[in-house]
Amino acid sequence: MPTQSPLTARLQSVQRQHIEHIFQLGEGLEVPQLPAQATIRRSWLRCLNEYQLDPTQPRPARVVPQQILIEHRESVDELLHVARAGVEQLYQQIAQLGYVLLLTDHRGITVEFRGDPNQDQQLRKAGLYLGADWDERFAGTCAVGTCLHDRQAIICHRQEHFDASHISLTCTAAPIANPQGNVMAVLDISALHSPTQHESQNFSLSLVTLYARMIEDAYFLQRYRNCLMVRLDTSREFVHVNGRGLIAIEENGEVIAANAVGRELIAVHQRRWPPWSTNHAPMLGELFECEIADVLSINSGTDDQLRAFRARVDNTIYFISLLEPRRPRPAQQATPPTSALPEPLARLGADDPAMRKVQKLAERLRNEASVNVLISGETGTGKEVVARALHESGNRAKGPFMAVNCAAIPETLIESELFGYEPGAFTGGRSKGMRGLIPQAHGGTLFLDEIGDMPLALQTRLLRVLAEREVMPLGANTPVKVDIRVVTATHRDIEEMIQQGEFREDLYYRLNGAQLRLPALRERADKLYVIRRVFDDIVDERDNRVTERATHALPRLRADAISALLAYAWPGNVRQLKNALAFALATSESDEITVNDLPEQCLSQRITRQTLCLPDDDCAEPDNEMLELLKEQHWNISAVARMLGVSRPTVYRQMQRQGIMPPNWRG
Ligand SMILES: Nc1ncnc2c1ncn2[C@@H]1O[C@H](COP(=O)(O)OP(=O)(O)OP(=O)(O)O)[C@@H](O)[C@H]1O
Repeated sequence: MPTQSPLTARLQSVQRQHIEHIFQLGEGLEVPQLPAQATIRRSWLRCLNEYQLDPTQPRPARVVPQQILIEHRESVDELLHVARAGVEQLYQQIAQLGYVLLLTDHRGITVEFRGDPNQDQQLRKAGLYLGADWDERFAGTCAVGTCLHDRQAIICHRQEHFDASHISLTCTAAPIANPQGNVMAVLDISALHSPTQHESQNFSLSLVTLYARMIEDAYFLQRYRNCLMVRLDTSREFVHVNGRGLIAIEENGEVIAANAVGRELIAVHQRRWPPWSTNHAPMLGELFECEIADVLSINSGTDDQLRAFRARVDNTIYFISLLEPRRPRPAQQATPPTSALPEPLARLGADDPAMRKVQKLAERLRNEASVNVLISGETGTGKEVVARALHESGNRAKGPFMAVNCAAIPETLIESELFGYEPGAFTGGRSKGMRGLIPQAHGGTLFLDEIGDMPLALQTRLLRVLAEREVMPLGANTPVKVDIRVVTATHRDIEEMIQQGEFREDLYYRLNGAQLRLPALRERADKLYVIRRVFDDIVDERDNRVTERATHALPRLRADAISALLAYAWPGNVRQLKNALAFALATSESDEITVNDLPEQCLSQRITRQTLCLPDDDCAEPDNEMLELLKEQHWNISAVARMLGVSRPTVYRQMQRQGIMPPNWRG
């Protein structure tokens, strides 16, 4: 007979006692070990009597299938979109303490989840997972389910859970109500293990309640963004930063809606003055001793943009600030906010600090052709796009923009491609010779992409071109004068390459007259703008290809799709995003792109670069995956690059590193 470990034996004995306590409560017996919280006791009785759950039959966690999960997510897509920043911030605070975060819809299905990927198995088993069902009717007494039932924040600590398989968990949840006061979601933080004392979770309760309120208010602000709104607090200092009451009003002062604090204030008034019925929409002037004109002039008529008014019901002084309605944006949704930048630069981003820095510096450099610009950033972040914008916004815009990808040209050809050659300069060359790419850039911009891949010998020649502003084609006797602006790009650490003797230090300093560092897409604060921009670009490109434009309804990205796109980490940056959107547009059966149209990888949980090895990364294990993919795609490098969401040169580089040769290679 297999022997039990002492730990399993101990757990089973605790579970047996727990089940006994539930029956004791059911029979009306009072034993000291029963939970003190009345909410928990009531829930246990509901589980026994109403839901007929059998405490002797612990149930494994239920995770709903992907399709059902998508439907649940869709039903709360606006909330998911608004809640994202709050979820992220809260998780940052609790992750180190071993907690995970769940956001469920009003049916208890987990629609958003953050947890340590290293604990994936354990978390899934415990039901702390995306798609897990925490409805009290199924899971028994638990923080989410009981919070949904009682519509109030709750700690469900260890043996307060009904199901014996949950008794090592500690969970704390708070409801998120819609503007009508109905619970639409629950925010929960949970841990697999915790100290035994109930009080250890009091801080969790405060934190989760605070974030639930912030998400609720963010949702309220989003919902009524086109309305006038007053923000109120009893503290003058706090009203602008954290005014707790929010009341949306008409221009005449009629109340349209209010957040929890505002609703409570209105409810108190209604209790005091019974003639007020709930059918009667109160006026702001009935709640406070104020003229609506005084409220409407707060922003123009006061120095600190707030005014104090007395609440009629109890004479409390409230400080009130006024939020003007956000004007609906004109048709061009993707246009960035006011900016004095030239159009090509303004289009690069909307409101991201790192991108703003790039835009401002590019603005200053656009006509300074003598300053060589180096653009750095991960693969697919838009280095070529930025180089082109720099060119198009400057006084060379009418001249050529020659883009050369140093990684894509075979080493033996780089020299002749760049510098050109005279007739008969070498065997295999064209009989008339060839004008090199550098001379072709005369009067315009030469963009050298992947400069880190330039062979050392050619680096010396390039250095000479930069110094003397002339090139010597192969086989020629006289140099050709060139007037070029040089912009280079790299995703490699050139300083590291210098240390390794792979890149000339003097060339680096010459190329790096100014550096534009592009942020990764996952770090950008204007991700939504980039999504819309890229989407619009693809639609425009498609419509330019199709002649009868009028037959197309304008495609639209639905909120659930945007939500998923915002949540994904985009290791391949804007290029990968573009591929995902192009895929969705090409395969969608309607003009509304939903989350179902996106490539499956974008629906997976948020991934981090640490957990994902790009083919470009050194962490890539030498395996057959790349080879298999290449074979599957009949050695079509562009197709493989598209599938991986990386550039073609990246695929070439990776092939080189792994020693993969295409079958038709003749080198
Ligand atoms: N701001 C942007 N707006 C619209 N599309 C963009 C933007 N930035 C990048 N893209 C698109 O993303 C793709 C990748 O951009 P680009 O080639 O400039 O990236 P990169 O950083 O040079 O990539 P690599 O390092 O692989 O050379 C292109 O299809 C480009 O059109």
